[in-house]
Amino acid sequence: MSGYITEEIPAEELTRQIEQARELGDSVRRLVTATVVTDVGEEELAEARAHIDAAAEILERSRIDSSFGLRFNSDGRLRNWGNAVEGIRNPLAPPVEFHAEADHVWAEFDLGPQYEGPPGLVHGGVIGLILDQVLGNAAVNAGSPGMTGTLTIRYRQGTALGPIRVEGRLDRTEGHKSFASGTISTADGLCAEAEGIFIMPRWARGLDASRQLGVGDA
Ligand SMILES: CCCCC/C=C\C/C=C\C/C=C\C/C=C\CCCC(=O)SCCNC(=O)CCNC(=O)[C@H](O)C(C)(C)COP(=O)(O)OP(=O)(O)OC[C@H]1O[C@@H](n2cnc3c(N)ncnc32)[C@H](O)[C@@H]1OP(=O)(O)O
Repeated sequence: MSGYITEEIPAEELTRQIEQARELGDSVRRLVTATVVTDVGEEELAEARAHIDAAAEILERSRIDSSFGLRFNSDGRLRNWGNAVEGIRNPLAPPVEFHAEADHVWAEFDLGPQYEGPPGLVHGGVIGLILDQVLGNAAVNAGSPGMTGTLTIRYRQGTALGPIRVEGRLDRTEGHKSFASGTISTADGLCAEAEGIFIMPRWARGLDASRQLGVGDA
């Protein structure tokens, strides 16, 4: 399967690259938020656009031919910088930094105005995006990773934009299937809960995926 790439980068260089990737992602995330909420006039909008287009031209001078993929270093560090939830270099990602405990994974982070659905509330699809990742990571953390086969979400109340907490755990496994569940909550309490079935695809069976995937890597 393409997109799973083993790539040797010396530890020190990798640390530097991680820092740069995060800085670039953070700058563009700031820009994305500013783009949604800016209230400047026409002239400033034109000025900003010229700078943004100039920056895009610099970045486009050299690019990889595909998406970023999942890159493994021989020191065990994993890079998923393009991931829509965790990718530090992906400005669409908050990015969520997951913490792995013995029996669950969790994260706390902010969702800004770019994730709005109903006014003031997080878009339901974004809730699904995040729950998919947290449940999938719970399965990875428990050593039973898989592709999402089924994801069921109950939206209990609107999720206010701002700080949220997500949690996920693996409940059980059955053959190639991992059953996981999780929640999203805010200061208002439980907002959404999900159950998911994650399936080790045929092409990956026999590979030691659990040793190659990690929760909380760069
Ligand atoms: C270096 C190697 C690494 C390998 C890693 C491999 C996988 C891990 C991948 C990612 C994990 C990483 C991070 C996790 C974090 C986030 C999670 C987000 C993940 C995603 O964002 S992922 C994108 C959305 N996702 C898809 O794009 C899936 C498209 N789809 C398929 O790729 C296939 O459709 C697949 C693989 C689902 C099944 O295909 P298949 O051929 O492998 O499975 P098969 O037919 O053998 O069924 C085996 C048993 O699962 C049952 N079953 C089948 N399909 C089911 C379903 N949909 N729901 C419930 N149960 C189902 C059967 O009924 C049977 O059950 P039983 O054993 O009891 O008979």
